[in-house]
Amino acid sequence: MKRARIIYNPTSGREIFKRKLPEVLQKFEQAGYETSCHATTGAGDATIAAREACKRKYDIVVACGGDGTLNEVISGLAEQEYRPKLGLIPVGTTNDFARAIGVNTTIMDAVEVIVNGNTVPLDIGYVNGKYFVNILAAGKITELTYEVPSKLKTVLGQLAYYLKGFELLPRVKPTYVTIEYDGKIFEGEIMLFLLSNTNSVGGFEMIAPEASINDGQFDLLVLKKSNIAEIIQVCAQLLRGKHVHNDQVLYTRASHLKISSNEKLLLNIDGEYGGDTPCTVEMLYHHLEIFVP
Ligand SMILES: Nc1ncnc2c1ncn2[C@@H]1O[C@H](COP(=O)(O)OP(=O)(O)OP(=O)(O)O)[C@@H](O)[C@H]1O
Repeated sequence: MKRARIIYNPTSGREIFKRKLPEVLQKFEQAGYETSCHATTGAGDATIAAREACKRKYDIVVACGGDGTLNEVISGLAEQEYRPKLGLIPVGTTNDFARAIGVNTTIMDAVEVIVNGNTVPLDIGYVNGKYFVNILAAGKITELTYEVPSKLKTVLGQLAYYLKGFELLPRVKPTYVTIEYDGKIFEGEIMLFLLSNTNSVGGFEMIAPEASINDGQFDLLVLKKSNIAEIIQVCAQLLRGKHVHNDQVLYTRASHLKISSNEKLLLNIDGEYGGDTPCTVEMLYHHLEIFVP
């Protein structure tokens, strides 16, 4: 019998998963999976649980939570020689990655995708000893996301990020960076850089319109030094993917990068703080296998 391990964060999003758990288990059992669960207890626990699931040779590991939980799970899988297939049940606040692969659905629809059994390869990023599946970003604008308190996120969801962003925008200052990417170089003052493995970032689906989870490349987006009016113009263009033609924006693709800055920038790895610049980024091509519709 096939075996599935569900790793879920009981505090994710609006805390709705626990009530659905019996139904989820039943669905997996009906599909022929002997299924067990692990409820995470705090930061890093999903990584330990995923590593353990590799050692215990589960056929599939299901990450159930937001982008933070997914990141912890892939971090646990990534370094193991035997890596179970990865399923995703999105119950977080933003669920960017789930949206990118088309499983930003109800819990039961996400389970349906997994039991249907269709998988594709998944590239992941490796930066300064950490893994990412969706984005690596830095720049004073991205640092705003750390200021959204968890309580506010639970009550307001995604809206909390935007409200906080607008409140803090006038404080954002540019930073001088050097970005080496696949033998080329960019130097200059920037508001943010963003390396994306998917086309879904912060709830926007057109930020990196050409990104794909298994093409062996990240989409690199740099917002050069800009005033508030220019930032607002780029944001407006973001909704339609038109920002990639804006002179304030560098948009290209790369798989190996080195980024340094004249002052320390906080790295945002899949939506959470993950160390500081400088950083070296590598692409791990087709490293995992993920269930998709
Ligand atoms: N039992 C727990 N109590 C508190 N925090 C936890 C617990 N288990 C895991 N965590 C932490 O919560 C972090 C965020 O969780 P997660 O990403 O699942 O949900 P979210 O914050 O609601 O969604 P999103 O990341 O999409 O905004 C995880 O990275 C993890 O470190």
